[in-house]
Amino acid sequence: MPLPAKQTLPRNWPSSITYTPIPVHSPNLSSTELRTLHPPRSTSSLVPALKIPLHSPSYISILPITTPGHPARGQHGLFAAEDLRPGSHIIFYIGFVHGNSDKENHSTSDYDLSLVREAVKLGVDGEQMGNEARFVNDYRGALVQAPNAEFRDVWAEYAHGKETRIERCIAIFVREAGKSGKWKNGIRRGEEILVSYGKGFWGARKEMDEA
Ligand SMILES: C[S@@+](CC[C@H](N)C(=O)[O-])C[C@H]1O[C@@H](n2cnc3c(N)ncnc32)[C@H](O)[C@@H]1O
Repeated sequence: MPLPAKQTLPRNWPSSITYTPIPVHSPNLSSTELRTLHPPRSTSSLVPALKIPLHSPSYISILPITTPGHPARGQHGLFAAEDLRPGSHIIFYIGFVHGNSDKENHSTSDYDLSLVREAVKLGVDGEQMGNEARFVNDYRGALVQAPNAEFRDVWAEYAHGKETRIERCIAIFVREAGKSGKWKNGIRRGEEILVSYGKGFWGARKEMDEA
């Protein structure tokens, strides 16, 4: 998928990875998998979908992790370049959308998220292609007590050539303020955006390390 005209790569984007602002579908997705990805035609106009922008958001940055003791030191992370309000949408997790016939190719990727976890299973892998979201780190061991952001399942709308697609997507949101208001400050400019990958990710990682 070529970059739209005027699209410039985000700062610190690695030259070996393809930047794409919108999802790239595997050519091997079956018709059932494609149906699962999109809302039924009859209801698609009723689905409240968030628009995927074609430009890079200016309120986040990809930065090298230099903090001593940070477990991802030497790698990169995603940081707030402005204050981000509690509960606000940060970015979609964009990548290569794949299904059952491609799953072996993505089983060892550290950038692969589960997009649909029903009878039909789909994943979105940011290892080889994606946007800034592929740089979000997990909060564990990152010198904080808890994540300040979270993954959510959403409907997303974007232009693909002449068609408008509405499909399932994963997006990163700032954590809600909470009843006690503990997270009322949202994410401050300069802070790293940290999610929880979930115990499943780290469990699988441990098994691989021990194998
Ligand atoms: C989705 S990538 C995140 C971006 C990655 N730091 C980079 O620069 O490409 C996931 C990888 O980041 C690293 N990582 C993220 N959070 C971590 C954490 N809390 N502890 C250790 N490694 C982490 C691990 O190597 C993991 O496989």
